[in-house]
Amino acid sequence: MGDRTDLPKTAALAVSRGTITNLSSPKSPPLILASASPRRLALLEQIGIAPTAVDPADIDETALKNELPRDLAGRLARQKAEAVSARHQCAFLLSADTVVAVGRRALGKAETEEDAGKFLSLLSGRRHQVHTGVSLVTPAGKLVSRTVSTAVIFKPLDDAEIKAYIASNEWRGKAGGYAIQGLAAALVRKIQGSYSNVVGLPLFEVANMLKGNGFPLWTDIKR
Ligand SMILES: Cc1cn([C@H]2C[C@H](O)[C@@H](COP(=O)(O)OP(=O)(O)OP(=O)(O)O)O2)c(=O)[nH]c1=O
Repeated sequence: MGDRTDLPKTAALAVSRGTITNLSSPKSPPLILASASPRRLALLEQIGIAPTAVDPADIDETALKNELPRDLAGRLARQKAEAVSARHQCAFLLSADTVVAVGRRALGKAETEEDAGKFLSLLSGRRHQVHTGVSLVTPAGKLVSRTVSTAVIFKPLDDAEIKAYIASNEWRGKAGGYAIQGLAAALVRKIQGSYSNVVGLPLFEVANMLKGNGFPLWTDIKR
């Protein structure tokens, strides 16, 4: 947290207070964001949605034996939704989980310089997948989930590039040890699929899930 891959100051302040006003429309129903990720809050803000409250889930994110990375992202998003929805009634609730995968291997979040170095060496010059599971609970208690995958191709990285990126600290707490929304954009040769999905929330799909379940978007405001 606290690096320049985080979000605008207004939203960051809002998270620390725990409760923010819904800016999407005066008539919008309550929406809880079950995530501690400032990036997710900023992404929702980008499409005109400011959650009524931010209430992160605290769950064990360990993969099950033989669980594929894509399945892991879906399961964790669902578990986050289930854990937090028990505390909120009559509201929409959104949760997500982002997993970076090289083949069948999920890389997890980089917490140390050693993690970051290992992950970047693995990603160097290859194509990997970023899976984000998203779950939505409606005010009636219905749970809707989907998982979106984006392919990301890194340029081959030399030792100096890896060292310089580690010094930036932007990898801290990020799945796979990088943040595409920051300096790492200069290392990404190509992506196939949703960009926002890599940052932490596939906006097109999230908008469709919300709209399809009765949450009004900016496109629904009568002019
Ligand atoms: C690959 C990538 C990940 N990330 C971030 C998004 C997520 O915050 C994080 C993946 O961890 P998650 O477990 O998905 O999310 P989180 O722990 O930050 O928040 P919460 O569980 O409360 O929802 O990595 C980026 O910001 N940029 C990137 O390019």
